[in-house]
Amino acid sequence: MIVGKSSERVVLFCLENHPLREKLCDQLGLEQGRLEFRRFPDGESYLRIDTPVSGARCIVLADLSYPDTRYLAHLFLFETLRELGARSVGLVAPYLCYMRQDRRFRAGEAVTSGVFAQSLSRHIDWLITVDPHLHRYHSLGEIYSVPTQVVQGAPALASWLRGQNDLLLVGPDAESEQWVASIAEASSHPYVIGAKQRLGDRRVEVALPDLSRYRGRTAIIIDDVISSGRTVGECVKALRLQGMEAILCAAVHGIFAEASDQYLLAAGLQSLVTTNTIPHSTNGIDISELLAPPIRHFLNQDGSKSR
Ligand SMILES: O=P(O)(O)OC[C@H]1O[C@H](OP(=O)(O)OP(=O)(O)O)[C@H](O)[C@@H]1O
Repeated sequence: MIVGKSSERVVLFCLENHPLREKLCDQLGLEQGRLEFRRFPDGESYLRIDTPVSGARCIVLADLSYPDTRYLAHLFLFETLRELGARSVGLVAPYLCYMRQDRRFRAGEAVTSGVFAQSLSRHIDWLITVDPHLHRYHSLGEIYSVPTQVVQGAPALASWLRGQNDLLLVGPDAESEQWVASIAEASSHPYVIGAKQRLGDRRVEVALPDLSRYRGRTAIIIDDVISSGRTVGECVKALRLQGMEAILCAAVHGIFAEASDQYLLAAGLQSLVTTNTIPHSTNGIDISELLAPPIRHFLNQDGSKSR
């Protein structure tokens, strides 16, 4: 075993198949936990843990996209591991949900990011995630009360882009500039940043600067998350208006709500690649090697918090 003391078992559990499960177990020498998970006809969860966990450190690898259908089942998993004697329960949530409603934009709104973080913090010992949507928060520590580590997806995107020729990186909005710039620098491609206005859940407007000097290049839109696909879709429209013909997109988290990947391909996007934070057919960039060091960090800390 690569992590922890040799006598300690470290067991990784996953409620559903996840492309990172085997990779993380192989890279870190973790034991794969067995469990039975299904839904009763009324949608309630049935869960049975089939691997002894008494005294073991447990890691849960969770896909938390569409959280309203998945979160409760994960709470049952965290608490059952604990009841069965797990020494600690850490969470690897490559995509961290409920990060976008980070303030009360209109009087009376629920600040769901804070409520969700408080709830999750009560059930886990530590949290690792990839590029959480930190816009108005500066760090996860503002809302999470357990130790957290954030992995940047940018190096994985940059190495995927390195070696490709005549690209122009396109960030949809000012918030994307910091990391689009770092990917551009690491992969030696030029970049531009658009100005985005969000008008509703499925309504955004994106304006791009003059691109005439980049004509002939392949534009690649870079974003942290694709949900309704409207942000990327509006970028595609703005690029086409300026005569850009080859248009691709690379994103860290592909949620693709309401089959928006199909909408984007129909809108003129030629290809779409995402990292494997959320299982999807577009997963073409593996981030397991970026997740392994922070997992090792928590396991080597010998830091099971007694709750
Ligand atoms: O696929 P979509 O439905 O368009 O959603 C994805 C977009 O939404 C997010 O930003 P958002 O507009 O929420 O900006 P924010 O940082 O102000 O929350 C995110 O950074 C993407 O650009």
